[in-house]
Amino acid sequence: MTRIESIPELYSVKVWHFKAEGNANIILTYNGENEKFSGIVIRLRKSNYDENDSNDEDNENMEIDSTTTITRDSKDSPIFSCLYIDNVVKPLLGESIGEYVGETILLKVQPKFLKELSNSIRRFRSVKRLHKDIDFNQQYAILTFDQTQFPLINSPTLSSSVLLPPPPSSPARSLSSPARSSSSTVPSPPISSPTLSIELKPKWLFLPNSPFISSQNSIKFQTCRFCMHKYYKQKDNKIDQSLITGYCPLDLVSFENQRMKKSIEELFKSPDNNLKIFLQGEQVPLEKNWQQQLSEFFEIDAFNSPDGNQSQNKLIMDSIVKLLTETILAESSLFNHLKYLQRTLDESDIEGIHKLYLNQQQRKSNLSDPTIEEWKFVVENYKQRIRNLRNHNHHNNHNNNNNYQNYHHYQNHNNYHNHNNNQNNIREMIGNMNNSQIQQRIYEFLISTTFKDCSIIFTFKKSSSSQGVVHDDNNRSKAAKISPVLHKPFKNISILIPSSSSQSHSPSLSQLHSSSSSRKTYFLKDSNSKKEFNKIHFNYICGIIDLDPKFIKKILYYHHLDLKIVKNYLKHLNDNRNGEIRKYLGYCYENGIGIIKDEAKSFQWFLKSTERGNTIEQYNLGHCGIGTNKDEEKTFQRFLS
Ligand SMILES: O=P(O)(O)O[C@@H]1[C@@H](OP(=O)(O)O)[C@H](OP(=O)(O)O)[C@H](O)[C@H](OP(=O)(O)O)[C@H]1OP(=O)(O)O
Ligand SMILES: Nc1ncnc2c1ncn2[C@@H]1O[C@H](COP(=O)(O)OP(=O)(O)OP(=O)(O)O)[C@@H](O)[C@H]1O
Repeated sequence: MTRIESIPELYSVKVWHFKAEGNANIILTYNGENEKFSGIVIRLRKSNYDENDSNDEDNENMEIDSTTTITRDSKDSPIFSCLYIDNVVKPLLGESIGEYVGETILLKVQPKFLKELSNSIRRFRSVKRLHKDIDFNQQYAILTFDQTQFPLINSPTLSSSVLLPPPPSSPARSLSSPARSSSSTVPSPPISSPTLSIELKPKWLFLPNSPFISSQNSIKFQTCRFCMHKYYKQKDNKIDQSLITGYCPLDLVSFENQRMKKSIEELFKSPDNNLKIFLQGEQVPLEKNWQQQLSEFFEIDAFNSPDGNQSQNKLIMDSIVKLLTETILAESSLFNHLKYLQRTLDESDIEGIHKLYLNQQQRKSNLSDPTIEEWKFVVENYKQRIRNLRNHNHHNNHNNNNNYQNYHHYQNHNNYHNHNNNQNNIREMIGNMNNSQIQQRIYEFLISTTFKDCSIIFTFKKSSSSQGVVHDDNNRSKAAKISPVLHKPFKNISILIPSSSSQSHSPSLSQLHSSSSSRKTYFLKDSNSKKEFNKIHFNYICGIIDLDPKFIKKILYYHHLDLKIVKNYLKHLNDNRNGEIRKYLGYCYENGIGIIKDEAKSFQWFLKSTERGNTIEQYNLGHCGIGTNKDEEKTFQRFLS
């Protein structure tokens, strides 16, 4: 439950320091002297949102829950965001992943304070974001933990930290102060060791398979939304073709080492808004030689060679890629869960949602953004549908009628999907759905949009030993929950990093040594080169941010954007006259997408596609498209061999 508070100490612009911003919110970090606020950020809603919304209710110091009356106009507000997170997002994430979402307090704010803040941070903001200012009419801002700072062992909950006076000997929750001692056997991070945070906005983690997707847009079955969108962004912003990122979200969640590595490397080459790194909570601009700032973190010394920087940069880059790959593997349940939610909440695709939306308009049905109570109902219906689907799959029962009776608001899943993709069937299917079934689909889609836009922050700190690290068969550190008394449990991970010293001299086995508290030097037994490796142990925490609700008013925009993205991508394929369009045609013939299945023609197109091509295209297709589905890949390989 989120509390609403007035905290006079926080109404001074001097205590706030600009941290970062997105399209809808600005984030400032507490920089004042009161230790009980250290490690806290304030999240301020930007303008363009219901400017006239005003609610003069005096609800200071009250508890809000889902029964609190929220006027319709105030749904796009911090107060509604908090309720949405508590009642929609967390129940869907489940208990263990829900812990990654920060606790919040609503701080009552006045326009004067917000205007002063706006002036004080203006010079730190990126020019491309300046067209939107803080919304001075918002009555609340959100206080939450800074996910780029490492919590101390037994650190208090947000409310007890902010609302209660600090205990007499309580240390600050700051990076330079000693950690609170713990009764746990787990080693705490060394006090002076730096903190590295990596923020990922992975975007869409799945390929759709909705029956509503029309044949002319069937490229969507094959190429992920992100990979098509980047070409549309390029067109819009006139970005040089070479800046188009090779990052593909499907690679990131493939959990195949090489694909993950490639996608992370690509993210670092052109991070756009999908990657940020922070050192000691300060964002590191990913400009030339940014790696140098991380040499201390990875304990990689400078080289005594003419290309010292370059070799060091490469080693640091390799280390960060390794650290991130291992952490994502350790957190595969988080990524798989996000992917599952995105996909199952968006089974209709925006093409279907748009049709359902138009249907509601035709029926003159009152389609409005749900209240919190209505959102809770949507979540329950979704969960029931998934449970039914699982039972259905479990019993392998193909009798649709058995499922039918369990569904409050839908056609059952199979019925929904087995229809041929033609307009008549789709019209009939929609015609058979009642308003609440249709609205359920639309609302689920909106929830999926929240999960497609959220970000994940990993914050790492070196640990003093490998105690508490669990190794699995692959010698990978397993996430281990440390102590139930920790407000924010941290986990452990270790990586082997080629030692910088091994570049300058030939190691011998006798040189095995322990060179610092957090690393040990190893020689890999199976290594031909007898390369020297440092094993560095890290503690890390994981946070999920930006889980705001999305609104009905955006559906037309989403549909419009989707059409533009696909059209632009198909045009791009055509214009480039590379192998990809031919491969795509081969894929269409092979699978009967938009055309009658024809294996001979499919073969011809696949063959033609190998005549010429361009690397980026081949990369995208190989990873995001045909290569994504193992069966399809096999077929494709058969054709080529
Ligand atoms: O629609 P998309 O996929 O472009 O996502 C938008 C994001 O663009 P991106 O593609 O990540 O650069 C966009 O991010 P940027 O402003 O581009 O950094 C926002 O996150 C936007 O959400 P909201 O309007 O702030 O609630 C996002 O809009 P929603 O789709 O989440 O409503
Ligand atoms: N709790 C937090 N701790 C640390 N940094 C944060 C936190 N919340 C947000 N940030 C930083 O501020 C940035 C913007 O925040 P947020 O994603 O909430 O804004 P937004 O406007 O909703 O984003 P978007 O444009 O994706 O919709 C984040 O990308 C992150 O770098």
